Amino acid sequence: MGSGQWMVEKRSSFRSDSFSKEYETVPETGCLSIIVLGASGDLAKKKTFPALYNLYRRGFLQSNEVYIFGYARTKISDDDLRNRIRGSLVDGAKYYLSILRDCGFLFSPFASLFVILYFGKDASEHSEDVSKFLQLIKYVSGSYDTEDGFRLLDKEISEHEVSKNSAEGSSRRLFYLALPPSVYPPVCRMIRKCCMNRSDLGGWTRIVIEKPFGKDLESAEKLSAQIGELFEEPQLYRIDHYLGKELVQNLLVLRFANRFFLPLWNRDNIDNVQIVFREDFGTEGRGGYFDEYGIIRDIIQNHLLQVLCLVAMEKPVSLKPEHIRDEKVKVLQSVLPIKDEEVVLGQYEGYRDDPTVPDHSNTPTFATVVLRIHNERWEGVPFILKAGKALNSRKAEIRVQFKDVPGDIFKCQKQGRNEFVIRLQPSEAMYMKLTVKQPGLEMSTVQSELDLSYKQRYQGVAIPEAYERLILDTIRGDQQHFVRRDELKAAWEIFTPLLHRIDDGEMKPLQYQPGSRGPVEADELLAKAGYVQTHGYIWIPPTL
Ligand SMILES: NC(=O)C1=CN([C@@H]2O[C@H](COP(=O)(O)OP(=O)(O)OC[C@H]3O[C@@H](n4cnc5c(N)ncnc54)[C@H](OP(=O)(O)O)[C@@H]3O)[C@@H](O)[C@H]2O)C=CC1
Ligand SMILES: O=C1O[C@H](COP(=O)(O)O)[C@@H](O)[C@H](O)[C@H]1O
Repeated sequence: MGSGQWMVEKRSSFRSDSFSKEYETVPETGCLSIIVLGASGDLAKKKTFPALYNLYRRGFLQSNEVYIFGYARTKISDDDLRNRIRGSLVDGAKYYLSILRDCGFLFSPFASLFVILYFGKDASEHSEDVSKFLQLIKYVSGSYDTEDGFRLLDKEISEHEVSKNSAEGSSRRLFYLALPPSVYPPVCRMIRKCCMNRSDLGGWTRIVIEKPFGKDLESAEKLSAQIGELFEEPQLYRIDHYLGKELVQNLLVLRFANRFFLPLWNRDNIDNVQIVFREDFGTEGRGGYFDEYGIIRDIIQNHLLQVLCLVAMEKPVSLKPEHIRDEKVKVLQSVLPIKDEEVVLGQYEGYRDDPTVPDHSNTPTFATVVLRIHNERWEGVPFILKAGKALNSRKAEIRVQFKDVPGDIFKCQKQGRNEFVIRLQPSEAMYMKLTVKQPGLEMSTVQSELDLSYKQRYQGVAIPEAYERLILDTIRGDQQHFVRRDELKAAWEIFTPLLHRIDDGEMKPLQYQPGSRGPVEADELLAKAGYVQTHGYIWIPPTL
C-alpha cells in the first residue's frame, strides 16, 4: 500500500466519536457550500481563498459538488470579488494570462498555443483552473448583525442546493469566519437563526473561527459562552494554523512511532526545550491590530503553546481527536505560574513610528518566556518560548537540547551538547546534532548531524499549506488539529496574569534594534535557564 493511501485511511479514521456514528450510517452525499464571511478582507484574500483554490486544484473540492459564497458588507459584484482574489491565486504572468482568458482572448487555438509556447503548459493549465475556480464563487453583500443579509445568503445557498438536487437535510454548509472577533457573536447568532442546515439526513453546519479567541481568560470565556449557546462543540473549529504545518503534524508520529525517542523524552535526558518564532519584518500595515494584542497574544499564547503541547504531552489513548486533546489539556493544566524574572520583553526601535500605534505604546513585539511543567516527565526542564518581529532572520523551530554526557571521557563538552532540531519553516527539516570522531588519523571529536531535509528527501513532493489541510479537515469532520474550548481556557489561564501586568504597565519592554537578535537580556535568560550555545558548528548543506 502506498503512503498516500495510508494517509487517506488514517485521516478518515481520526474522526471524532461524536461524528463517527453519523458517518457510518449516513453517507455524505449532499452538495457542499463553503461560505467565507469577511470575503472582502485580507485574511480571506491571502489565506482562505488560495487554500480553497489549492484544494480545488488538487481535486479535493469537485466543481460538481462545491460552491463558494463570499459574504461581506462591501457592495461589490461577483466579478469584483473574483478580480480581488485572482491575484493571490496566481503569480505574475499567470495572473495576466487568467485575465486574458476570462476576457475571451485566449480561447482561440492559436492563442492557447502561444501561451503554451511562451509560458509553458503548466501556466496555461493553471490559468484555466483559476478561471474555472472563480466561476464557483458568488458574492452576497449584507451586514453582520441584521437578518436581511443572512436571509438572502440562505436563499442563495438553498437555491444552489436545489439546483444540485441535494436532498433537503443532506447538504453541507461550512461557514468560515474571516472576520474580527468582535463580530463573531452577532454573526453566529445570524447563522443560527437564518442559515442552518437540517442535519438529520447526513448534512451538517460547521463554523470555522480564527484567532484571536479573546484577549484574556475572561474575554475568551465570554466569547466561548456566547458561541457555545448557539453551536455544539463538534460544530466549532477553532483554527490555529500552526497545527496545520507539516512538521507540527509530524510531532505525534515522531514521538510515538519511534522507539528512539520513547526512553529519551523526559527530564532525565533533556536539559531544555526552545520553541522559537522569528520574523525578519515588523508589523507593517498591521500596527493598529498588533498594538492591541502584542507578540504574546499574537504568537506565543496560541501557536507556540500548541507546539509545546505536542512536544510535552503524554501518549494519547488513541488518535481520536478527543483523546489527543485530552492530553493537551492535561499538559497545559500542569504549567506553573510564570515568574516575572523568567520573562524578557522587547519592542523594536521605530515600532511607534507607525501612525496607527500610540506614541507611548507598551506593547511587546518580542518576548522570551520560560514555562515550567509540573509533572513527572518534565519537572525542572525549562520550556523556553521565544517570539519576535523585526529580527535578523525568519524561522520557526523546536530545539530540544540534551544534558551533558555523564563521565565524559572525550572531553567533548567543548563540542556542544546533543540537540534535536525540528525546523518548521522555512525549508522544513529535522536534524540531530551529535558528536562523532573527526574522520582521519587523529582521535578527535567534532559536531556533526543526522539530517532529514525535506527538500532533499522528498523531492517533487509539494508540502500543502497549513490552511489547506485544516479546511479539508473541517470538511471531513476531523477536529484533531483544532483547539477545544477547555484547551483554550487552559492556555489563557497560563498567560492572563502576565498579560495583565504588561497591560497595566507593570512590566515594560526593552528596546532593540530592528534586524538584531532582540534584547541581549533574552540570550542571558536563555543561558540562565540552562541552554548552552554550541560554538563552531558548521553545517555543510548536501549537494544533490
Ligand atoms: N537540514 C538543514 O537545513 C540543517 C541546517 N543547519 C543549519 O546550520 C546552521 C547552524 O545550525 P544550528 O546550530 O542548529 O542553529 P543556529 O546556529 O542558527 O542556532 C543555534 C542556537 O544558537 C542560538 N544562538 C545563536 N546566536 C546566539 C547568541 N548570540 N546568543 C545565544 N544564543 C544564540 C540560536 O538561537 P535563536 O534560535 O534565537 O537564533 C539557536 O538556539 C543553521 O543555519 C541551520 O539552519 C544545520 C543542520 C541541518
Ligand atoms: O498568526 C500569525 O501568524 C503569522 C506568521 O505565520 P507563518 O505561518 O508565516 O509563520 C504572523 O506574521 C502574524 O503576526 C500572526 O498573527
